[in-house]
Amino acid sequence: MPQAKQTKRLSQSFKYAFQGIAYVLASQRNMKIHFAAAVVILILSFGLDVSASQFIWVIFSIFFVLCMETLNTAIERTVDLVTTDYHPLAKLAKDIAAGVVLFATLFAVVTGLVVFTEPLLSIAEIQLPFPIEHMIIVLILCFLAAVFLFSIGQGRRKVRKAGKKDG
Ligand SMILES: Nc1ncnc2c1ncn2[C@@H]1O[C@H](COP(=O)(O)OP(=O)(O)OP(=O)(O)O)[C@@H](O)[C@H]1O
Repeated sequence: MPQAKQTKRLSQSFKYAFQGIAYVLASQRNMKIHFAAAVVILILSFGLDVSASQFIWVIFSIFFVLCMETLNTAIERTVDLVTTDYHPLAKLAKDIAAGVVLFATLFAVVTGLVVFTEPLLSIAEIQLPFPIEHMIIVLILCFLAAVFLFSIGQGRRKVRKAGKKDG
């Protein structure tokens, strides 16, 4: 393939990717929040004593959340292509896609806590009476427990509904 044609194809695919990202940013409130949070976190990283490896994790979590939100929107639009009417499977697909973003966001929050808590507290001359890792373990356990209890609640609701239908 001629070089000029190859370069044009490459620039076209960048253009389409930018169009996709611009659509997500323009249409999704959550993406705007993720963008704003990313800017604040990057500025914060500038002013605080953050090591190179910690910084890589911060960058990773920023892009992880942005990727998942973009993927979530692609799934939402694909579901809309299949049906815009109410359908339990459409609901399930969109809810699960939203769950992916929630997982990614939790990861980013945990990363932020690990990296920024100590430098921020040391500026304020505050010392935690417990290691930050303990707080994070409790936070993740609470999240897992909440998901577990919610899924039990959902299961019970389904059984009750099925019982009503049968009786
Ligand atoms: N076609 C559908 N059938 C059943 N439930 C749906 C459908 N579309 C959306 N929902 C429910 O509404 C929730 C919110 O959907 P949401 O508004 O985020 O999707 P959307 O309207 O397609 O996306 P956007 O935020 O871009 O407007 C979904 O998680 C799902 O529970």
